[in-house]
Amino acid sequence: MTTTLADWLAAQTVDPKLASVVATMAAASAEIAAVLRLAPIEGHTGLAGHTNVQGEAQKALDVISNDIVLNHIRENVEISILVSEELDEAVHLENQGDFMVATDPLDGSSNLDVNVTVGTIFSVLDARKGLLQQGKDQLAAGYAAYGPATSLVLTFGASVVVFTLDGAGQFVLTLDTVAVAEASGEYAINTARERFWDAATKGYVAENVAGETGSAGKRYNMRWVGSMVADIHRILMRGGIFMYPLDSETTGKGGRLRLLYEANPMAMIVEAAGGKSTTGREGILELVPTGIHQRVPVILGSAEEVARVEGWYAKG
Ligand SMILES: O=P(O)(O)OC[C@H]1O[C@](O)(COP(=O)(O)O)[C@@H](O)[C@@H]1O
Ligand SMILES: [Mg+2]
Ligand SMILES: [Mg+2]
Repeated sequence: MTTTLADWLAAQTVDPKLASVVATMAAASAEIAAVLRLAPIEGHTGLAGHTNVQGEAQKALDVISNDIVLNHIRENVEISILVSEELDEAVHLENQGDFMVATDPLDGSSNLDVNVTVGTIFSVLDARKGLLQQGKDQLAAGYAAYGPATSLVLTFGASVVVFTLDGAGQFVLTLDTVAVAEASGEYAINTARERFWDAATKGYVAENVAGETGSAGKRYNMRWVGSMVADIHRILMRGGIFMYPLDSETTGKGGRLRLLYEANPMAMIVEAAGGKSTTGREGILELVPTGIHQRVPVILGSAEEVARVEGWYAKG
């Protein structure tokens, strides 16, 4: 018997209003998946012609995905605030609802032109507590990965589940307990940035490269998709570690990835699945945000690997 997202949400012991916010983000993701599938035929490719608040060139599909999310959110009276990578300011909706959504509507958009997996990431918070909340206060988090199949990964904090989009546009439960492997021999980092790395990152990666001939004592493999969603999905399915640490080039900005709609939701998901997350020096979910587009260092995945990186940071 198949379990649809609607069936599953109805069976959860969570506030039905919160469940409806998650259902709204799932519906937006299904629509984005449909647009992405036909984008090269419909001509939705290339740049939108403007930059977002972070100075990044927006792709046409970044803007389209953001509009799809905004339209769905406007339809749900439970949501009163939207924070998006693609919007300079938080949007305060006319709705009086108790929930806020923070989203990266299209993650990994530089991969669009080469037909490689991209995604939508979202975090759900209590709107009454303000815009700048710690990740540990998230009420739910999820992402959609638009790959060979469209996967929807969700957590309310206790466990992580995976749905797959079927031909009729419905999400069907395909994995009801995700557990991040405690140990792994796979790591993900952009090694082209090596000359900017700090001593901890250099030390950890050098051990991995040395494999069974070095102090790690086992062989490692490296994978870097360049879409955080795709890299994290691989780690949820078969273990590993994802790193976008602070380096000498990103220090002034605080890091590369954004706290509210990339680091926090992914950290909540990875931790709910038994993994760990850190900046190297503190837990991501403990950080107190200072701005809605704040950037932070991100290290998360299999507990043993994250602990090894923390060990390197503790040395200096
Ligand atoms: O281009 P780099 O430095 O490898 O960075 C890749 C990272 O940047 C991102 O693409 C940032 O996300 P956006 O595409 O939403 O801006 C992540 O998905 C990915 O992990
Ligand atoms: Mg992103
Ligand atoms: Mg994005």
